[in-house]
Amino acid sequence: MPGGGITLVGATNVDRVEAPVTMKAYMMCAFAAFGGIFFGYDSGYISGVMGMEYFIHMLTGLDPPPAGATADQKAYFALPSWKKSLITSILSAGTFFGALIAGDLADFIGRRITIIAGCAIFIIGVVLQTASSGLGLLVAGRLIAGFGVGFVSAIIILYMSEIAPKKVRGAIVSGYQFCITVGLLLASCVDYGTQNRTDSGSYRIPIALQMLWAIILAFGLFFLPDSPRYYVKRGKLDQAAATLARLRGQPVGSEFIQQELAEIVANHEYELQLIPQGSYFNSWLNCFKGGLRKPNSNLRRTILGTSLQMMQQWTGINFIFYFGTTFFQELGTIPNPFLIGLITTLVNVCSTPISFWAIERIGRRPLLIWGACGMFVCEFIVAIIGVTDGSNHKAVSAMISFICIYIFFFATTWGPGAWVVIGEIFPLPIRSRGVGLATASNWLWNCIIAVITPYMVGTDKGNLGARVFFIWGSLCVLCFLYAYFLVYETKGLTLEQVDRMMEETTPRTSAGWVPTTTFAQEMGLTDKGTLDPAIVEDVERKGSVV
Ligand SMILES: OC[C@H]1O[C@](O)(CO)[C@@H](O)[C@@H]1O
Repeated sequence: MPGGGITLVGATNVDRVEAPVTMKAYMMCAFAAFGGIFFGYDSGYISGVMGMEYFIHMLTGLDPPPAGATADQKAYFALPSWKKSLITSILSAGTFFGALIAGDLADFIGRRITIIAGCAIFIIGVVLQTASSGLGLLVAGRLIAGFGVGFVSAIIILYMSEIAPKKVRGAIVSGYQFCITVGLLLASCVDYGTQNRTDSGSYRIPIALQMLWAIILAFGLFFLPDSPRYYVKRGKLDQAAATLARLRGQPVGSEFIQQELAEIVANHEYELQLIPQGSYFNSWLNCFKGGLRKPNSNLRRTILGTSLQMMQQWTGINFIFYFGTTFFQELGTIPNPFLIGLITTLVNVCSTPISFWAIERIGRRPLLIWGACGMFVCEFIVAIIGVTDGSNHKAVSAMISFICIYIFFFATTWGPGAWVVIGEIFPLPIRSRGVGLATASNWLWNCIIAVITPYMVGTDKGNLGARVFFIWGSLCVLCFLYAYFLVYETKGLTLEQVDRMMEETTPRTSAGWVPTTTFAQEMGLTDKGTLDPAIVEDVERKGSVV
């Protein structure tokens, strides 16, 4: 019988009642979002460090220009492009591979322990970077730290999507994006605070501080349960029941817990029937099976997840966060380009929480569709102003205003939306790898954009200047079409119902979909039942409930 050892259950009831979300349960699910700080801080601090005098001197042997130096002398005192590119992109290389293998580990040792392992690897990388006084150790440290960030960034999405109650899952996963934005802000503030130091503390302090985020996350996770879906995958139903009970703040024998668990088990069994796991290699191949014609095939979902994350980067957001300051410096009319950098980062932080509400009330699909529209309109306006009147002070102020509105649209829609959707669209047998692949795609495109945009935009290179916003705007038009034609509405459904919904609808009809039957019913299971009383008793005896 499906679920070995469990007597199934009202999985089954399409209208089963969800456990009420207690504050404690909410906090437990939301805590992991803290890991987003790694992502943001790591992406953010390095550009400031690469402009610091002590750091440039250390890696080039050049002496800082004297007071009153000419513009040429100042420009000469900088890291060569290849070093900048290597230092920046090596982290993404590590994160890319980290995210790819993290999924496997998460199925094997659990979601929680994989994140804790990611924190430990990250700390090793940070220690090496902090101790470095040359390029070799610094690059090695960033590669290792990146590997750890890859683990953390992929598995946190998986973990949060799997433990959160369906009603608040979107809001909780959006909390991860919020923490990314806070990380970016913290990085700017710390860089700002240490930039004028004339000793190695200027770069060592921002680098070493990151250990704090890893320690807090790893420490907190020690006290949290793993994902019940992980235990179901491993066939450990007693532990699945116990963790679900803790997460929902309900007794293990309650109907809430029994029914929710039964739904997870039934769905897992159903998915395994479709595509059995087989050997290790075969189980990886499962992510690409099912062909392109079947709307909910694993291949289609893998393409959807990876391309959604690619599109999130194609919106051009990191052009603003990585190169915004230099872009405004080159326009020449802004007295304090660093301040503009700070303003854009603040708009990002302050706008993202709106998505906590919007993603549950308005839904994922409309948010992505309208967010893309808002972004392309703003980007075309910025491009037009920049091309026609880019040297006029008022025009530049208008450009900055539209860039801030663009960031508002990103932060409330595509920023969190892409993470929420990738956590929801994969069936359990391939979920960890699917989320890992999608996260790796985000990092890959993050890296590609970081490497190529300076060549496209710079005055000595492609010289696109403000015209680059025509490119970002056009890519946002693609994002709009993509969301309209390919993204399903997953709001308010359990992860198991998402599976069913993708089988029965198309993206455009998905919003009105209501579950009428469940996998468990189809598998001939009754719609009323209970957990094996022996399991309930055992779990209660161990005292691991609530
Ligand atoms: O908030 C902006 C940040 O969000 C991300 O797109 C990740 O979701 C990062 O690549 C970017 O720096």
